[in-house]
Amino acid sequence: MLTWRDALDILAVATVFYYLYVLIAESRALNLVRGLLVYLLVWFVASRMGLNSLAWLLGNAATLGVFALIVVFQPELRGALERIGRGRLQRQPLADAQLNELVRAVERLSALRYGALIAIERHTPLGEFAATGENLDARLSARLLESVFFNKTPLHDGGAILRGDRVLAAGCVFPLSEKQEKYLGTRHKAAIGLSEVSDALVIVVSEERGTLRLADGGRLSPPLQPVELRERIREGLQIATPTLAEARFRLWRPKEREG
Ligand SMILES: Nc1ncnc2c1ncn2[C@@H]1O[C@H](COP(=O)(O)OP(=O)(O)OP(=O)(O)O)[C@@H](O)[C@H]1O
Repeated sequence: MLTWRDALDILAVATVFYYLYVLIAESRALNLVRGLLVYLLVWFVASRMGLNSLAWLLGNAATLGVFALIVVFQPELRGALERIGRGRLQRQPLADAQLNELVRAVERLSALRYGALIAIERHTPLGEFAATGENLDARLSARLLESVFFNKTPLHDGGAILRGDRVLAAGCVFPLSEKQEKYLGTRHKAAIGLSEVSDALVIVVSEERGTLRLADGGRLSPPLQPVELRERIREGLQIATPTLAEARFRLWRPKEREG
């Protein structure tokens, strides 16, 4: 018979699993867990089919692997444990109106020759990179992004991270790509670098040339016009194209949107 102790036990185990999920989902470790599940599946199938050598190899590698993982992911484990108790951040997907705000901001930054680096999170959580900067968690707006990258503010150095319709953090350090691209400095290398280790779309505004480029999957686009940039992001995030009526409505009321 189910006693109150059993119920408490089940609840406690469920809570532990929930926080374990939060801990994993907030970092890049999610991809690793998927890989581990495939590993365990192959191991299980190999043992069941009597493939003794393969099962022996995988079994022994797993013992070593557990220790290696703890060492390699030690900073992430620490960061994730610190986040326990704060709960998950609420996020709404980036809608067309916010995409316009984003493009308007980078257009102005490029005209003013202010360098900028903006990562748009997709499936790979960017929490660990956000932790290297200043936590903002503010509603995305053109003026906020322009303020962040205005070159007299302490936050303009480094990259900003967008999660859904919010600016999660600014002043973040992104990993630098090892690629030897001619004429590209560290801002562009950081954009490529982050897109190599995650599926984020990373916008770079060049301070020197005022160009707009987008890094995706480890590749940097050629300089783009704001309209092209908007379309690429819209495709990348699968944002529905506004209907003609919606687009006209926006064109008629630009002042109101700025407020
Ligand atoms: N690892 C990094 N993560 C985030 N931002 C970085 C990183 N490295 C450099 N940056 C940003 O790039 C700036 C330096 O840009 P730098 O001029 O070297 O690059 P660039 O690619 O030539 O860009 P630009 O065309 O804007 O001059 C730094 O001040 C900083 O804001």
